[in-house]
Amino acid sequence: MVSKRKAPKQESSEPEADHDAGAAQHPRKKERLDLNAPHPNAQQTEDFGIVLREFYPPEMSNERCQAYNDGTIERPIQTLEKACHETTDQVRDLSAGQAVVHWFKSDLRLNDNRALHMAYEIAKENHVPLICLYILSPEDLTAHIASPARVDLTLRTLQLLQRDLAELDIPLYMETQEKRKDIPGRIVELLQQWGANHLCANIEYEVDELRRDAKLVRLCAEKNIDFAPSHDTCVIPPGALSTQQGKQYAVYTPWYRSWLAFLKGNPDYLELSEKPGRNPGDARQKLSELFDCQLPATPENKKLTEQEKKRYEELYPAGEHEALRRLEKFLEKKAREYNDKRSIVAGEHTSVLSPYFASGALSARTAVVTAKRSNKNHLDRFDDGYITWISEVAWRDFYKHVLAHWPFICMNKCFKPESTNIEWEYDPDQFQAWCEGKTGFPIVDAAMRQLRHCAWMHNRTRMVVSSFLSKDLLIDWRRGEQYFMENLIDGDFASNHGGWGFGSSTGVDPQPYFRIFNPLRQSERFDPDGEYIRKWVPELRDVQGKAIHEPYERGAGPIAEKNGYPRPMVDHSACRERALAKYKKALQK
Ligand SMILES: Cc1cc2nc3c(=O)[nH]c(=O)nc-3n(C[C@H](O)[C@H](O)[C@H](O)COP(=O)(O)OP(=O)(O)OC[C@H]3O[C@@H](n4cnc5c(N)ncnc54)[C@H](O)[C@@H]3O)c2cc1C
Repeated sequence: MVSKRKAPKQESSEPEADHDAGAAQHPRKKERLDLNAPHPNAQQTEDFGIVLREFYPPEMSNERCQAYNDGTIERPIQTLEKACHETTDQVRDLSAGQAVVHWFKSDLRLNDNRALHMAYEIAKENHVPLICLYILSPEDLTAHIASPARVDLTLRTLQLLQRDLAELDIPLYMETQEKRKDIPGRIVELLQQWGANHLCANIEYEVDELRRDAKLVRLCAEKNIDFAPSHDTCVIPPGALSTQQGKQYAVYTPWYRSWLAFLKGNPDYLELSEKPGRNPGDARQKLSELFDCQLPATPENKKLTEQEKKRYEELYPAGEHEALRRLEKFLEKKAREYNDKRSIVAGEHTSVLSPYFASGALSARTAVVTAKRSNKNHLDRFDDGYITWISEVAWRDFYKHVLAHWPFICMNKCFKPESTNIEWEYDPDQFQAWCEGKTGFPIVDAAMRQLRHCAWMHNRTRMVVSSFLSKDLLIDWRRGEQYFMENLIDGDFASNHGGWGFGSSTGVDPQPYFRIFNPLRQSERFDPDGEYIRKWVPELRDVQGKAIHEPYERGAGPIAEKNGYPRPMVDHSACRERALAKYKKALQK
């Protein structure tokens, strides 16, 4: 639950002026002109489709990012904490009411779900039924560029969740709210309709979501409804770990050491919440109409073709049963070798659990606890494979901590705002070639085609293609970040931004800008036999041996040409020099 004692001291400073529906129309205060002036390149980012002006204001200035760092502007997580703190005493003489409600967001599971567990406990204690709620907002999905594959997985997961809940006589009520700004009001309306005085939900750390929940906390308090959002998605909640100077870590390794130490001292953070039990006997009768609820329709702009739908159903069967099955299988069969093989891109040496973390079918706690158990109960020693895997799951926590502390990264800025001064190229043809996997760099093309086919890509190649776009092509990395969200089934804002920040050297703990991935070396190292390339680039299937890594240079040009495989679109060495010069110029200003 959000601590009611941690409210920030500073005053709110137009929290909505950055990144919220309709914020673009907000009147600007005169004395804040500096902070509110858009970034000088704002028009370019808008023209290149990076800033979605239908939903958000122009790209903010670097000074405004600095104001977040200085604490002059309230962070959205503080806005939520403040709302909780200031409404603590407002909710009085609370009776149990006729039901308790759990609002599902991206936590679509029964097992180890903190808020769901709390809702069930309150309901049980008061002998009233638990009602579960899900609201789909097409506007939210558009604004957050959720991929059709991810929306499809969410809907398939909801269907199974509804079935599992019904077995416990718990209804899952689902509806569509076109406009996301209507969600808090609609939830309160439903709570009143159902006579519920308690609402439980887990926190999502993205900016719009934190501000929405802060509004809901206040709205609930006005109606004498208790709503205390819970921390659930991270093993350790954002804000709980800080450096000796009391600051947020921006480097992973010391953060991870502190993460491990915290868990050693606070083992309760690894306690799994039980899934809810059965609703009281008369719940089915009393709430009969809620049990017949239809799955929300897929929004028009998120529909898959029949072929894609079938493919994703086969690749990623939905729901928590599948997630737990995959987890067990991975830990039993592959985790031991994870350390040695995780970067090999051919075959499947990683867990491919990211779609399940993203939809909330699997909790990070469950993953860590189960891996720890497989590792004979150690978090930090015994078998390298398990330890490395746990440390990868921890990256997910790390990036969410970063997001909560530096919320402007959710607003098309990067951790190092000065990097937005780099003179990026905005070349639509080159960008298109990258998207289609027609760059002439086999490893890049294989990866981009894997993404198109599977809505997923191996971590190593995510690094390769993000580096290629931002450094070889010098295309604004935010367009690539967006393209990933538009296409990944595991699209997760914090991890995606973190990964792009790493590849483009603009984020926390990035690779230094002068370390530029050489696609050829990456290909030779992580796909030594070219198996991955042959799988995803059929034009090169007949190319023998090492020529697969650069067919035109190694004597396989005729085959490549005959099959229509393009020549390399750029010269890597020249691009490298150009990137070094441009990065240096921008970062030394
Ligand atoms: C440019 C770029 C974009 C990315 N975008 C996303 C994204 O949108 N969603 C997403 O979940 N991951 C993203 N990642 C991180 C990582 O690539 C995927 O989590 C991983 O490939 C998923 O495969 P897996 O489940 O088999 O991972 P495993 O290797 O089995 O790891 C287990 C879990 O640990 C977490 N994890 C592993 N590596 C990372 C990492 N580098 N950062 C954060 N979490 C990690 C994931 O939850 C993953 O499922 C991105 C990485 C890069 C470089």
